[in-house]
Amino acid sequence: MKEILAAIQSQDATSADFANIPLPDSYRAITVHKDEADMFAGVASRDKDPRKSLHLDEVALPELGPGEALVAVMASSVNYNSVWTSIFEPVSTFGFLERYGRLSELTKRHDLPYHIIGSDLAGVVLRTGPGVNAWQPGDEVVAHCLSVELESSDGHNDTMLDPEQRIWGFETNFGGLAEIALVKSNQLMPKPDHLSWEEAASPGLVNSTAYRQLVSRNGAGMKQGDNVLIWGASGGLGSYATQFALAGGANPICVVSSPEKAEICRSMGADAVIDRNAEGYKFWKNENEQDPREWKRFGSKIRELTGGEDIDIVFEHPGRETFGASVYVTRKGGTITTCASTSGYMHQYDNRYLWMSLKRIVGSHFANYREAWEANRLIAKGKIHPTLSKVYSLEDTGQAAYDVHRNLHQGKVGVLALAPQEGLGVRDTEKRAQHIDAINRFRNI
Ligand SMILES: C/C=C/C(=O)SCCNC(=O)CCNC(=O)[C@H](O)C(C)(C)COP(=O)(O)OP(=O)(O)OC[C@H]1O[C@@H](n2cnc3c(N)ncnc32)[C@H](O)[C@@H]1OP(=O)(O)O
Ligand SMILES: NC(=O)C1=CN([C@@H]2O[C@H](COP(=O)(O)OP(=O)(O)OC[C@H]3O[C@@H](n4cnc5c(N)ncnc54)[C@H](OP(=O)(O)O)[C@@H]3O)[C@@H](O)[C@H]2O)C=CC1
Repeated sequence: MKEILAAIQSQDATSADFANIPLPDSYRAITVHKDEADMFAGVASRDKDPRKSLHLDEVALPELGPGEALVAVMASSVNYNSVWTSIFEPVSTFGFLERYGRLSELTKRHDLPYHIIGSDLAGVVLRTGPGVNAWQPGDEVVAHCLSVELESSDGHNDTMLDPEQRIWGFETNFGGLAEIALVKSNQLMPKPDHLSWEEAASPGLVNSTAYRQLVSRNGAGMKQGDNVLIWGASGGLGSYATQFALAGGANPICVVSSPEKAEICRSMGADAVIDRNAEGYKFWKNENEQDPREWKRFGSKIRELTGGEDIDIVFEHPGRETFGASVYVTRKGGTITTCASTSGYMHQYDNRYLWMSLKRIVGSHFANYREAWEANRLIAKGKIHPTLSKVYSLEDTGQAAYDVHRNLHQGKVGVLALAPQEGLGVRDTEKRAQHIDAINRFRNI
């Protein structure tokens, strides 16, 4: 591993040099263990502690198959899907690995008693499998997390519709929170050259998801002037949705839960910000019943901020807690686009407000190959920026996931894998200098 790191840091190692470095038999990786899947039985979701379930293990290097690549991971990031894996909710991810393992001889490799998690990476290609021509050992890359087989025509127009669509490092093994990762080569994209390893590793999953959900015609198809209600606007998804709204000439109405988070949204350029804590909204009267008067109070606040206009697009992900309010505050003909249900997946809303006002609910999930590529291109061009706030070592991934689970973080939380320190990997210092304030906006707050 030392030789790999030395070659990456030397910057003059050739593709042939990388191809000649012997690969180790094993490497360090963040895992959950199959025999611990019931460890939190009876514990409330909030109290399930990722620090107890996430392990740093020495794991065997997987065999490299056709169309695949082994990547030396310099940095990764924590996504909420790793929080779900670590608390074994809503289902244990070992069920996904078992199902994938039944697909073919090659996918059997994924069905192991441990799950190497993580759905983002920035690093360097070490080896490519048969049939890979576009990428070479030594290429500096990021990887998106869409894994598809593409054997069915269902996914040929939109790769997210492939019946064997999986999220790498969540529904497959050998993820990015590790020193080495196994990906399909078509997950690879060029690393934005003005960013450090940990900055480049942080947008991938959430940036691509926000792009499809908000901008793409497969999602809400946002246009100039749209009023976009963004829940968790300084969080992982929300910090990118806010940037897309601003860059696309829309009008973000940012919802956050503290004055510090409100300030971050303002510093990104958003004028309309709602602190849901300060306003004290209680959309639910009790466990079964919502309070439409609170939806109305929320809608009145939005009208106050927009000069009387209602919401064209709601960027939804909190789910049960907010969904009724989201449907209510959407204008006639507007769209509620949802990609998650952090607070609970059994939603309740008043359907009269949906059908009588011709609103639409659009389900969205990650991004297809092309959308992921376009989202990464916007990062590379310095039009959208990483929202990295804090960086942990691989050893401290449990704490990093705990922070995200308990909503103690801002933007994105990074993890160093092979990178010995922060700030390495920047290749275009001039472009970086142009965007340095935006790149650092979320740091250390
Ligand atoms: C990029 C980052 C993303 C995120 O962070 S997203 C947040 C994290 N992700 C999650 O929380 C999602 C976790 N996943 C799940 O909870 C489950 O994964 C799903 C609920 C999504 C799916 O449940 P399941 O049981 O795995 O799949 P089924 O499709 O319901 O299949 C079960 C059986 O039911 C059959 N079935 C499916 N649809 C129908 C139908 N319409 N009519 C009759 N049967 C149906 C199937 O075939 C199969 O059957 P057979 O067990 O025999 O194979
Ligand atoms: N389907 C897909 O492709 C994807 C789905 N996801 C899912 O989306 C969800 C959010 O992910 P991500 O943005 O990375 O997570 P983060 O935790 O980084 O951000 C979510 C933000 O939502 C806000 N929030 C949390 N709970 C509530 C609530 N009950 N009511 C209102 N606001 C709330 C918080 O902001 P504040 O406290 O400031 O209001 C929080 O910062 C997760 O469930 C994740 O699994 C994520 C990426 C892709």
